[in-house]
Amino acid sequence: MLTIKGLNQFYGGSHTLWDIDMRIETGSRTCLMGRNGMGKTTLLRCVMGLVPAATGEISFDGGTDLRKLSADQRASLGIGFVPQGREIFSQLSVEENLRMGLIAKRERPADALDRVYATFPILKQFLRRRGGDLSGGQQQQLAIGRALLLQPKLLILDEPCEGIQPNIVHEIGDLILRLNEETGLTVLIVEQKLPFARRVASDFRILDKGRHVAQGPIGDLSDEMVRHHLTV
Ligand SMILES: Nc1ncnc2c1ncn2[C@@H]1O[C@H](COP(=O)(O)OP(=O)(O)OP(=O)(O)O)[C@@H](O)[C@H]1O
Repeated sequence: MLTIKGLNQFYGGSHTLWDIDMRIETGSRTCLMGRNGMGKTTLLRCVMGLVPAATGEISFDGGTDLRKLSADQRASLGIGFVPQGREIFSQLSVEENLRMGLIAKRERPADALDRVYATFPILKQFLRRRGGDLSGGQQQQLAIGRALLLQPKLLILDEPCEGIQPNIVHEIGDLILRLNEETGLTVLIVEQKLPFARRVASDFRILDKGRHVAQGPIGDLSDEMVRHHLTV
């Protein structure tokens, strides 16, 4: 689904990602792991075209070279992105926030919106409420709903469980499992919580100091890897 080869990224003179080679398999639920500051968000932002990569290739869904495309074109191609911190518009209503996700969509908005309301009934209930007045969990559902509007083939989520109550974290996990099972959606998720990763992910990838150091099926994530690369 997604193949990254030889990717390097710099913030000014600071070399952040080093020679990243990584494949995300179609239909997988892959958890990108690593301690704080290891480059997980930066890698996702390179994939989305939100920060430039200095070198390397990023190919999507049978070979389209993403690096030639703008961030909007990457989204239209079938990559949904739920950024860290959710980035919803706090002054806009739930409905307006969702409609922002529909710009450039050819399908009738009502159809796309109805699908999202079926997945997240709470959003339909709170259509007129301002985004900023929603709870953290509701905002996260809004951010995921907005990303799902374009019916992506790949959904990328950056720490969706940060600052959210445990019952909603569980619901988000259930949602990822359900979407993956029912629609075959490929999911790439940055998540630091090990129990969540073990429950929801099928595969893991680990970044350590900007390098891709370990990968495999989630069942192969050993205590030694956790101790070496993940525990603080
Ligand atoms: N806009 C930026 N300008 C300069 N340096 C940055 C910028 N964003 C991130 N960095 C630095 O790049 C490195 C990787 O950060 P990144 O946010 O990608 O890591 P992360 O693994 O996602 O961490 P976290 O779990 O804390 O979000 C860190 O050293 C960080 O301080």
